[in-house]
Amino acid sequence: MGSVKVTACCRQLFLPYARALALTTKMASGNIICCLRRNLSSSSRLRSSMPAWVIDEYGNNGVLRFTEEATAPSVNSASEVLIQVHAASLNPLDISMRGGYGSNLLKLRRDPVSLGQNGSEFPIILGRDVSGVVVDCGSGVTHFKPGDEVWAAIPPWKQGSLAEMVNLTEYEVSHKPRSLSHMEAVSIPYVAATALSALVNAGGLCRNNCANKRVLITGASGGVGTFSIQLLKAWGAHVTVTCSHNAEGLVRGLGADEVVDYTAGDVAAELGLLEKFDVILDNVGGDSEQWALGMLKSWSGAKYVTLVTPFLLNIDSMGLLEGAVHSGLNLHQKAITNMCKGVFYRWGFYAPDGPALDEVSQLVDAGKILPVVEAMFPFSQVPQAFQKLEGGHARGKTVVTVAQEEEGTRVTEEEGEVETSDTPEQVREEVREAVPKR
Ligand SMILES: NC(=O)C1=CN([C@@H]2O[C@H](COP(=O)(O)OP(=O)(O)OC[C@H]3O[C@@H](n4cnc5c(N)ncnc54)[C@H](OP(=O)(O)O)[C@@H]3O)[C@@H](O)[C@H]2O)C=CC1
Repeated sequence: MGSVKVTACCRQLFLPYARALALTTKMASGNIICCLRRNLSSSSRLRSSMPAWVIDEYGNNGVLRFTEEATAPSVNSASEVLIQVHAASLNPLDISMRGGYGSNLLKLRRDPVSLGQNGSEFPIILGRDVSGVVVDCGSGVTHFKPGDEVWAAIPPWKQGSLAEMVNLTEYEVSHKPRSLSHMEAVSIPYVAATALSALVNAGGLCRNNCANKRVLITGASGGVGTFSIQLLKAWGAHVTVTCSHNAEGLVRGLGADEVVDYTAGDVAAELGLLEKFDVILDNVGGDSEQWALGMLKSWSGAKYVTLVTPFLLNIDSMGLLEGAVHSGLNLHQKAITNMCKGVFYRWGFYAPDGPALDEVSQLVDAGKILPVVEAMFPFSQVPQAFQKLEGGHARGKTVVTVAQEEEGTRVTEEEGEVETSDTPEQVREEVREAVPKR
């Protein structure tokens, strides 16, 4: 599938979301800074500073600060790959990390070289997804070379992609799907790494054992959900999802077999009418944990995997040791209780995995997984992108253009307006059509 086809297909599939795109990209126009549109020359590669959005303390959107003087990363070990960021995307984790979530544990895992004089983790660069181009490699790097187009999910203890450059190890990086632009590709790595970790490592699923499996995904209209539906359908599973009524078209378009609108009534009662499930991926947590476990097939190895865990919150509030012990006991107790009922209870976590992204890249290029981009922002409007994400009700991903213009996609600096290879009038017509008629 060529990139034009993907773009056209996405536009058709996600036309209803063009309205959100139009609204968000009009926000707070042209107020600050420049957009990064420059080719990286060998001299800039050696610069010690770079443009980036940083935080110097934890808090709300007000702590986001643009600087031209962020410390530029460089290759410091044999396995490292230096990437020029073309596009970044945001995840709920970015909102949480901006507020200090996970800081106790993440600080311990940060590279000591990146810590400040008094051991401070600031300034921190957020952004967990990158799509870009390799500009330098360590002597031991075998799979990548300067000029390669790559994508990656960035571990939360590393400096993120809301910057001109990012430094990762070879094992965290993968070649970007050829059929996608950077803006499209960047919507996938972090949610893919999370979904793969949850479904494969915790859920026991893989491409060879899904044919007769029934899987339930809660919160299916967001980043992790929209990716998971497509992955599971590519692997041959039967997929049931929960989402709001206005996301039904999206999730069905991605392949969901059965859709339950959680806003329409008693979601547990509705799901209880269906055949039981082999695996549940819970993207919602809270109440859903109470009823979801009862939806699993008993004594058949069925697994409930939740992505909403108290692990980092416990460490934040209780400290490292007590928080870890408390979390371990909590998980153990739930696992034992549910094992007695014949089902497995698991916590799912994001895990960095470049090779796993290689498989995703193949599925994307085979046309089996589409990027789901709800909103695009220029680099000058990172705070607005955070604002959009914080508003909730995600329908796929919010992405940020960091560097060069994309073929067929252009973000104008002055108005924060997104254009595509269509004429502006064609784009406006699509948006007009997508706005519900009163
Ligand atoms: N443990 C880990 O390592 C990771 C954990 N996560 C967590 O997983 C969760 C999902 O992540 P992500 O997909 O990126 O989040 P998003 O914000 O992209 O999506 C959440 C989706 O859930 C929908 N939703 C909200 N409430 C309900 C409900 N009661 N029933 C069904 N759908 C609902 C929202 O739409 P609407 O409100 O309109 O219905 C939205 O579409 C988040 O809590 C995130 O923090 C994510 C990645 C890694």
